[in-house]
Amino acid sequence: MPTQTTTPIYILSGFLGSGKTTFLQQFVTHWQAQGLVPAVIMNEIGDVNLDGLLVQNQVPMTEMLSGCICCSIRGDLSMEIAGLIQREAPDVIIIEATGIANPMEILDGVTEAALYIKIDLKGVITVVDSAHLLELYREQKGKTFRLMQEQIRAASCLILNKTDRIGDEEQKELTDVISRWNAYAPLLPAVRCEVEIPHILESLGDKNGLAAALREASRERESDGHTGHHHGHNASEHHTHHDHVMVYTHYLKGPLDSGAFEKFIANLPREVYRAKGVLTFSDTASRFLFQYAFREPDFLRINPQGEVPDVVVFIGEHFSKSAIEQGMRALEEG
Ligand SMILES: Nc1nc2c(ncn2[C@@H]2O[C@H](COP(=O)(O)OP(=O)(O)OP(=O)(O)O)[C@@H](O)[C@H]2O)c(=O)[nH]1
Repeated sequence: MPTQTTTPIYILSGFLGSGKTTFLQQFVTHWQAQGLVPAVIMNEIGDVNLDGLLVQNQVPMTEMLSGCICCSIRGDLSMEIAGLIQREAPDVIIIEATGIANPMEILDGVTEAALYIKIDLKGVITVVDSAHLLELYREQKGKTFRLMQEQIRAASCLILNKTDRIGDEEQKELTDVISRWNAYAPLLPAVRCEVEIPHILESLGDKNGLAAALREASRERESDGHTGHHHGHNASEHHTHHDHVMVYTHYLKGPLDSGAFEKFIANLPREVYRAKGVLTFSDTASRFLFQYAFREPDFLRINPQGEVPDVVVFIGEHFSKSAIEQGMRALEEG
C-alpha cells in the first residue's frame, strides 16, 4: 500500500534559469531507466507552466503556479505532496522550486508533510549558473546575490553548471568561493547539467549534506528567535525576500517575425533576467520554446500536445512592464 512505503523526496533549487529543468529531465530519465516511477512537483511564479512542456507526458506532475512555494503558497506544498503520493504512489518525488525560492522555507514545507505522510527527504540539489554567479560575486551586492548564496548554503549537493560560459581560472575561483560558503556539499562542474547521477545519489546517501542543510536551517531559526515561519518582522534580516521580483505575461495575438523578436530580446533591459515562452514565427514553419537566461537566448523546436497558447513570460526586478508590453505590441503589428 502506498501509505506503508516511504517516498524519497529530492528538492531541486537554483536561481532562475540556472538549469534546474535541464537537470530534472536527466533525473527523471535516470529513475525511469530503472523501472521506477518518478513524480514531479513544479512551481512557477508565472501563471503558465512552460517547463512542464520539457518533461515527458507519462510523468505524474503537479503544478503550483502563480506563487513561490517558499512563501505565498508554501502551506499548499505539504498537501500537494500528500495528494501526489495518494493518487500516483510514485517511487520518488522531485520538487522543482521556482528560481527565487529560499530552500530553507521549502525544507519547512516538506517537513510539515512528514508529520502525516511517510516521506524521506533525501536532500537539496542546487544548480548554480557559473557565469551569473561570477558576475554577481564580483559586484558583491544585491538581493539576487544573497539569494544565490542562500541556495548554495542550503545544498546537500551542488552542480556548478554552465562552465562553458566561464574560463578555467574563473571556474577555480568560483569553486573556492562556493566551498567557503558550503564546505559539506560536493560540487560537480557541468555543462547542461551533465553529471554522473549515481555520484549525486551517493553523495546524498551519506546524509552529510542534508545534515549541513538542516544545521543551517536550525541556526537561522535560532537567530530568527522563532521556529517555523520566517515572516516575522526580523526575518528579513536573515532571509532574502523577493517581493521585488516582477512577472509580466504577454499572450500573443499571432506569429512574430523571428529576426525582429531576436533583436527585441537582445535589447531587453538588464533588469529582465529571465524570460521564456512558446512562439510561432511568421518566417519559419515550426513552433518554438523560447528561453532567455542571464542574457543568453535559446530556441528549441517543439510540437506541444494539446492547447498551448503563444505566450512569453518576462521575469525580473523593477522593470517597466508597459515598456515590454509596448515592444511586444509593436512586434505583433509587424
Ligand atoms: N550555455 C549554457 N546554457 C545552458 C546550460 N544548461 C542549461 N542552459 C540553458 O539555460 C536556459 C535555462 O535552463 P533551465 O533548465 O530551463 O533553467 P531553470 O533553472 O529550470 O529555469 P527556471 O525554471 O526559470 O528557474 C535554457 O535555455 C538552457 O538551454 C549550460 O551548461 N550552458
